[in-house]
Amino acid sequence: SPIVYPRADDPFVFTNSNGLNFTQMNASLPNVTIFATGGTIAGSSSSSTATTGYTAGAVGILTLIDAVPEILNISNVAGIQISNVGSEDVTSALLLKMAKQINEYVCNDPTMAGAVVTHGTDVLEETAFFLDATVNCGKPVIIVGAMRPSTAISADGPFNLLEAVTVAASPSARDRGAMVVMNDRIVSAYYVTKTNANTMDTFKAVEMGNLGELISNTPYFFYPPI
Ligand SMILES: NC(=O)C[C@H](N)C(=O)O
Repeated sequence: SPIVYPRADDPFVFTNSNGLNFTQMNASLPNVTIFATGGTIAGSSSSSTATTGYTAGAVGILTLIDAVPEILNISNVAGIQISNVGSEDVTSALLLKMAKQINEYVCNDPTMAGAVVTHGTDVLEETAFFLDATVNCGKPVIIVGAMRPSTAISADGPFNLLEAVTVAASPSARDRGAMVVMNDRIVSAYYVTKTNANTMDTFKAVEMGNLGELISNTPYFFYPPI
């Protein structure tokens, strides 16, 4: 069964048939599950200007979700904490766990629209490629990270997470395989690569281009699904 972190002060309002807890269940919104693995998006530093030397994977899934209440206007979200590590510590066992749980809790659940995986960026493209190959349904699987830790000024994680959930909940994102959503760009997991170790504008499909982009948190795809 999934590891679902309970919150002591604010009880979940809905538990689905797989045991996933939701902080809201608005029947007119789609449902998305966020699988948190760690990385800089969950990173923490004692300095608000530090974008290196911080601790990756320090903040839990509920803190990430709580930082972006706008998510709940887009989707009902459940959170599963797969791990909380820097992506250099993502193992084959963790990859298999992600793929199995996405197949079980998202693909096999007709009430679930899509999946978001929060991940460190160093091996994000490898995990995205793996999930593209091993998740067996047309529902969007969105891999997202951040280049600045959650404690930094202008941390990119919260907006990236909002955009990732928005794409995961979007019918126009179906049947496109896994995708990386960061910095307003929607990039195919098959072609994406990290092009810069430090800047926020780093995930690109250099030869193939982006599948789409987000403007004011609305996804626009350049091409129909193949
Ligand atoms: N930006 C990041 O997430 C880098 C971090 N070292 C990681 O891959 O977990």
